[in-house]
Order: sequence, then C-alpha cells, then structure tokens
Amino acid sequence: MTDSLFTQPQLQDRYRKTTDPVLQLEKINVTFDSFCALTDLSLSIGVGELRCVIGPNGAGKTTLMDIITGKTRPDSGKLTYDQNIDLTGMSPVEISRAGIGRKFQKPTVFEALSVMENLEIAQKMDKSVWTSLRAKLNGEQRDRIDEVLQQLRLTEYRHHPSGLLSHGQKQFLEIGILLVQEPHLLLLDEPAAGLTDAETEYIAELFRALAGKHSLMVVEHDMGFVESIADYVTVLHQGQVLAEGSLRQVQANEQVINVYLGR
Ligand SMILES: Nc1ncnc2c1ncn2[C@@H]1O[C@H](COP(=O)(O)OP(=O)(O)OP(=O)(O)O)[C@@H](O)[C@H]1O
Repeated sequence: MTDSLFTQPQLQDRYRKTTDPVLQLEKINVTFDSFCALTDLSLSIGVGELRCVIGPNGAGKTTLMDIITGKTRPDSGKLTYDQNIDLTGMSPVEISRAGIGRKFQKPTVFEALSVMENLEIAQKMDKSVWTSLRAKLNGEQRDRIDEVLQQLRLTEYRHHPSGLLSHGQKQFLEIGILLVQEPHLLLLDEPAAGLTDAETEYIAELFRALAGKHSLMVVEHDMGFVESIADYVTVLHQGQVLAEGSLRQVQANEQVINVYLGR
C-alpha cells in the first residue's frame, strides 16, 4: 500500500498506476423504505482515471454519487477515499474539503454575480459569500482563476453577470467552480446534457486533458460522448454493477444489450 496519495498534491500523482485506487466502494447497500437502490455495490476508481458510469433510468447512478458525496448514507458497506479515508463518517462539506468535487446536471451558479466572482467564492469555500468577495486574492489564486477561465473559454466573459451566459457557458463555469477548488476526484452528472455539438466536443477534449491530473467519474447517457472520452466503463443496473470494461467490451455484452443498449 502506498502512502496517502493526495495529502499534498504531487506532480508524480499523474504517473501513478490507475490501479492505485483513489476511491473504493465495497458492498455498499442503500435502501429507501424497503426499496434497494444499491445492492452490494463494489467499485474502484483508479488515480487519474476517467471512468464513465452508464445504465438505464433508476439504475442507481445518482444514488452512487449521493453516497460518495455524503448526501445519502449507506446502510452498510465501506467507502474509502485516498486509500485510507473512510468517507462514511464525514459530512458533505468535509468530503468536499477532502478533494471530492461534484457537478450536478443543472447549473447552480450565482446568476447575479460575475463569472470571476463565482470563481473567487468557490476558491474560498471556507468563508461566507461576502467575506470571500472582500478578501483579496493572492497571486497564486489569481493565476489559477486565469488558467481556469482560459481552460473553460470564459476569459472574455470574466466580468459578465453569470445569469447572462448561455446554458453551455454556465455548464463550463460550473466545471470551473470545481476546478479552482483543485479537487482530486471530480464527479460529473451528465455534463454533455444540453450542450451544442461544438461544446460537447470541447468538453470531451477538456476531460481527457484533466484525466491524469485529476480522477473523473462521469455519469452520462449520451453514448457518443462516452465513446469520445471513456477508457473504462461501468454499467449499473438495479443498483449493481452489471458489467465493466472498455466501451467496446460492454457494448458487446449480451446482458448490457438486453437491459440498456437495445438491439
Ligand atoms: N430519496 C429516495 N426515496 C425513494 N426512492 C429513491 C430515492 N432516491 C432514489 N430512489 C430510487 O432509487 C432508484 C435509483 O435512483 P437513481 O436516481 O439513483 O437512478 P439513476 O440511475 O440516477 O436514474 P436516472 O438515469 O433516471 O437519473 C430509483 O428507482 C429511484 O426511484
């Protein structure tokens, strides 16, 4: 077992084997009343890996993200981050501070504030909104924001009110809000939903560039998008892992064809 992978971000992290897990779920069970949303779910995401999670409606994809981020507590099972951090006892805020960032499907930016202000607030998560805006950024923080603005093609919109951005730009800003917090693991729920073809292509390129430095778990229904980004795919069905492998492998799996992809 290696030492804690991410106590301090290290350059060599990107060269670690993706077989080193950044996140491990072991026999996770979640029930709502008597309905089993996740049943003995085991899953492992490697350092720097870009994992896609697919599956039919109701398969448990959102519940999986809710478990990882502490929004929902499992009834049983182990949830280990960074080799030895037990997430099951941590609050959503503690989990976020430990380096797990989540982007929901619907953008949730502060619409009245500028693009830049949204990023500043995100960078100083530990302070209130107004304290964050008054506190001066140091050079390093400013550089990081500039870098993220550029990465998300938002530099020329930095002073625009976020409410005036297009849907796609708001999605990009939301990814930027995650990136300025330097997460180690990003959870992205249907990031391509509602994007134009050009935006989808760019976001695919961006995710491929982020993998290695960050680990990414992407829940997505758009198979074209999955094909353009995924090295490894997990198929969920009825709260369990139905299949895992390359997209080609899972696309050829009879059970996956029957329950999800169709003929
Ligand atoms: N709070 C809840 N109370 C009761 N049942 C729930 C709750 N949350 C989820 N479920 C049920 O758990 C199952 C898994 O839901 P989940 O939202 O995780 O699926 P999903 O794979 O994300 O689906 P979709 O692709 O439609 O978003 C569904 O049958 C859903 O109705």
